[in-house]
Amino acid sequence: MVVQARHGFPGEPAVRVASGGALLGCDDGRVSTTNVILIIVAALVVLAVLVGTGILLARRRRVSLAQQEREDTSAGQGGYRAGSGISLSSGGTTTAPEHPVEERTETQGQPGVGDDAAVPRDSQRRGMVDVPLPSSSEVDDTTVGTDDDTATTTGEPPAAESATAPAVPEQPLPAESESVAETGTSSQREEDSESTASGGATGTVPPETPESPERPEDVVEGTEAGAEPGTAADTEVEPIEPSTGRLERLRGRLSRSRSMFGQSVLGLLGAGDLDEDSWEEIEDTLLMADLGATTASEIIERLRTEVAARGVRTPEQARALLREVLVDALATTQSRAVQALPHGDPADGGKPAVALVVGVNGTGKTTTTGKLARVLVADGRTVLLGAADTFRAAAVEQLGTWGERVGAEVVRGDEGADPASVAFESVQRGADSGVDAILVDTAGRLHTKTGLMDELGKVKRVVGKRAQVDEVLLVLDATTGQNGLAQARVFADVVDVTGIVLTKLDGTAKGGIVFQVQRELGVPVKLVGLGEGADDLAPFEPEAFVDALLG
Ligand SMILES: Nc1nc2c(ncn2[C@@H]2O[C@H](COP(=O)(O)OP(=O)(O)OP(=O)(O)O)[C@@H](O)[C@H]2O)c(=O)[nH]1
Repeated sequence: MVVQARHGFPGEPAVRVASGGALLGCDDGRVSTTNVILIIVAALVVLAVLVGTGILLARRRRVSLAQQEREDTSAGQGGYRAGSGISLSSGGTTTAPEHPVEERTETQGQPGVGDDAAVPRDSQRRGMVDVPLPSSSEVDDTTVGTDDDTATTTGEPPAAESATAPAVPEQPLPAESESVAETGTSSQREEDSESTASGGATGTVPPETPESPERPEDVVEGTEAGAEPGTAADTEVEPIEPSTGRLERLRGRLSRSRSMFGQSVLGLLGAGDLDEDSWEEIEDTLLMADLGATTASEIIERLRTEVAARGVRTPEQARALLREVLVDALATTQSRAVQALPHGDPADGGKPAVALVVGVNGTGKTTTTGKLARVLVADGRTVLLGAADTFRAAAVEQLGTWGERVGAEVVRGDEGADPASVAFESVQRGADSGVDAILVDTAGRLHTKTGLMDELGKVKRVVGKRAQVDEVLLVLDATTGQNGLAQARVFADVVDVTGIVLTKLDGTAKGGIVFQVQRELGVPVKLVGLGEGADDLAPFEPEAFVDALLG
């Protein structure tokens, strides 16, 4: 049936309404325009209700955070804060941590990124050329170098027999292998220097040092027979900031990493609706900060679960949760104390602590060795520095300057001398003079060069003949990101790294590497370098670190 509304209002057109028989609106069987409008309005209201219900249902699967102004909750926020000083301990009988192999993405000890993806098959293994080691009843000379497959091929005599021999083995190497050994050494070294991102080019002399002495008086010729140990007793030792509390002034050094975490991640997390896109964006930000895929996805997973479970609603709650999750991700059961305290009283027969400082070129090994010496001296300890970086003469001078500044004796060898020999002599000298700690700085070496890594393994083995190596600190440059992880894997395999020093965190937004290194290697980050200043070395404390990241 068709109903016609002919006259709603004067001049209005008639409206035809299809109906099942009932008349709408008017008694005369016509529908007025007013009624039509009312019907349309009613339909719109119903539609709006339906849309609203749909949106509510969709939101049930999201977490909504009210956007509020974040309060500036503490005066100290925004910088790295560490309440305590750098903690030190005796070595004891610690063993290198087990590598959590099952968590590693790569288990062959080789890097897996970029040009460093593998050691070329045709890369030459560098032969070792030893200088004679000082004879010592505690050293089993026949084993020095003989467990090194390359050393045996050089035909070098046992160290005991060669104590008075010239630095280069008398028995000539076959022409081919000799040239291989030589060119292999220099080309590897040159390549190392060139291919390291932040290498020696960044500077070789500690800042605040007017000039490096030509030859510091307190430097000892470690490999020269009859050399007298130098003393720095008459050198004026400059004041050293005590490690306790000095970290307060390092606040703000992590500003670049903070902008990544504090602004990007927290900004997203506290901004309101967290849909799939938001979570993806947070994960991308974590990846950009170098947390690594596995760690980043684990953190996202936990955040999602906890956000829902705890009913996180405000940015403050979101911040607290993020802090907790990040701190947990940095947790380790291992001690972060630097094992640089002596075993007993050295003046009463105790033995000095021995620490090796290793890493690729330019990461900050010499600087870290010097900074650590300052921490020890400030703690009232006596220190001897071993300049086993016999490749870079400037490094020896640099360490000599550090030693001079803290009144520490420095043992050095001639340029090109066997670093293992210098390291051994350092330990010998330190034990004889009864110092508390011996810090041995080694030459920078690319982890991809097997010959150089063999050499480092030998340094540790040779030192181990004379004393227990309490600490092997791997210095990683935080600005190198993922490559630092590749380095860490190889170094950990070769010398059983016991602690990580992450330097140059002041110049990068990629502080997330710290999460990965610990997770993949099971080696704790013990110290962080936050600047070029002599006292810009801080203990790594997860809570303070995360607080600084979150701002
Ligand atoms: N900004 C900043 N610079 C640092 C830090 N640690 C070291 N450096 C600088 O990094 C540069 C290289 O430091 P070195 O200590 O010479 O590095 P190295 O590892 O001993 O170098 P090689 O002996 O050539 O392998 C120097 O200019 C240092 O001042 C740090 O924590 N922050």
